[in-house]
Amino acid sequence: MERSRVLLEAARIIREQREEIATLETINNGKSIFEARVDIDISWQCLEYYAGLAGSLAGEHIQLPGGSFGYTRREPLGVCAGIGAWNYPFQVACWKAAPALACGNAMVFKPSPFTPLTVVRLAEIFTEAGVPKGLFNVVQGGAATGQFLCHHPDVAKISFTGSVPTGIKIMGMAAKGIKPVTLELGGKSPLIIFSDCALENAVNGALMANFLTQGEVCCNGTRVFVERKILDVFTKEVVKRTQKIKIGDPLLEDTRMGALINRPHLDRVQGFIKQAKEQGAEVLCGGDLYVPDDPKLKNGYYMQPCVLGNCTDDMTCVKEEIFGPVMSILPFDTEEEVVERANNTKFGLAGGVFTRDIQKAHRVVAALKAGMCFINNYNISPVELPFGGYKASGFGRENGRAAMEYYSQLKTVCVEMGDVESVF
Ligand SMILES: NC(=O)C1=CN([C@@H]2O[C@H](COP(=O)(O)OP(=O)(O)OC[C@H]3O[C@@H](n4cnc5c(N)ncnc54)[C@H](O)[C@@H]3O)[C@@H](O)[C@H]2O)C=CC1
Ligand SMILES: C[N+](C)(C)CCCC(=O)O
Repeated sequence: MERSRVLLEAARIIREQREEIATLETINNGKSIFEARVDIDISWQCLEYYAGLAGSLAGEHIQLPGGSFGYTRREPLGVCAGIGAWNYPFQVACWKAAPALACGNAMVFKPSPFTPLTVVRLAEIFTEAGVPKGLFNVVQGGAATGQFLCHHPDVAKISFTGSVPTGIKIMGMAAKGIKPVTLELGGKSPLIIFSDCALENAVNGALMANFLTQGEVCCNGTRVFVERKILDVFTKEVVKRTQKIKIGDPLLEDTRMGALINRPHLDRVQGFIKQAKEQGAEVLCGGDLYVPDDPKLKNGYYMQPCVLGNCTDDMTCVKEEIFGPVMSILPFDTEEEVVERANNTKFGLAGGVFTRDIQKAHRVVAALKAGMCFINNYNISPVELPFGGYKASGFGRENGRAAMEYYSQLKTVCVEMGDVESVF
């Protein structure tokens, strides 16, 4: 309950400073202030949720013959290292810190060097809220600092959010020290739109699935499978809505898409679009750089959100994670076919389905090989629900009760109430 009170106080301070932290996050990452506010709300909700769970940590009591019994204790792991990506800097830190601290661990968190700012604010807030000195620490740096943390003998667990290639390295380093890892890696998630969907919701869902945070979202539903019967009407509507997305200064109230993280990443995303065209995809809208009128923004890393038509499953834009505002539309004819194609990927982070047929909805998500599935919505993040991947998208879960498992270990105590019956 003491941990709970401290986490609740930290959540209260975050709520109180919402506007200031959201502004800092916008400067940190380039996402719109409108979205940054949502991120900050999800962050304090996460702290409140684990504050609620902190007091519920408990083991089991198990009866054994002759009055003997056993019990289990849920104990902390020790010092946990958190390594974050740059797309949701404050939120990722909260998703890791809240369950770690609720379970009684310490945490050393390393943000991405591209977004060093807001997690420092989080550390200050924790201190202000009463987290003991040294319990939550931030170290800045890149790959070398991350490696140092992973190899450090005093680090008991590593929770990593980032790319698959780095995830492989993290797991290798953890293996050397037999340390448990949580890996939240990339994705190329399917979003399946059946012709019996509520069209406006499906269009909104496709935009939510592709264009939050300039498309730099791991669980994005970037392979949008559309039943052929509604392909034209759906595509027309999606393109119309995509063209209306207000791009520009992320600190302006009405902006809905800010700047990508940096120049090399922008170039990489542009490279995917160029390659898509060469492979026969059709740019239905966007894809070009965007130069705002405001002269002070003319060197910003802006681009127009892009919808690709005429896509096939073998194209690079359909197979690889782009991590930018690029949606690929793929027609399909039958449920069986679309499930097979949806699962035909090395990733397994998320998936979504839009249909009014409830049996079909549940049948399809049951068949999807992905950790986080949505029915008739996409990319919302209630902290009560566990989040994490299948296959190359990683393992372990963040959020929900499940995360408590990943920040604690179970001790079993066996208690003898009789005499020792020795075999010797
Ligand atoms: N599943 C999920 O929850 C999420 C996954 N991602 C994935 O992250 C990627 C984009 O993020 P990036 O920051 O570019 O990923 P990244 O893998 O390059 O870096 C992630 C973090 O790892 C650190 N790092 C890099 N090399 C390291 C090493 N050898 N040892 C230890 N630490 C190291 C970086 O400094 C950074 O803090 C995308 O692939 C995306 O899908 C991003 C956000 C959420
Ligand atoms: C908040 N949400 C669901 C849009 C994305 C969370 C996962 C990530 O860090 O990319």
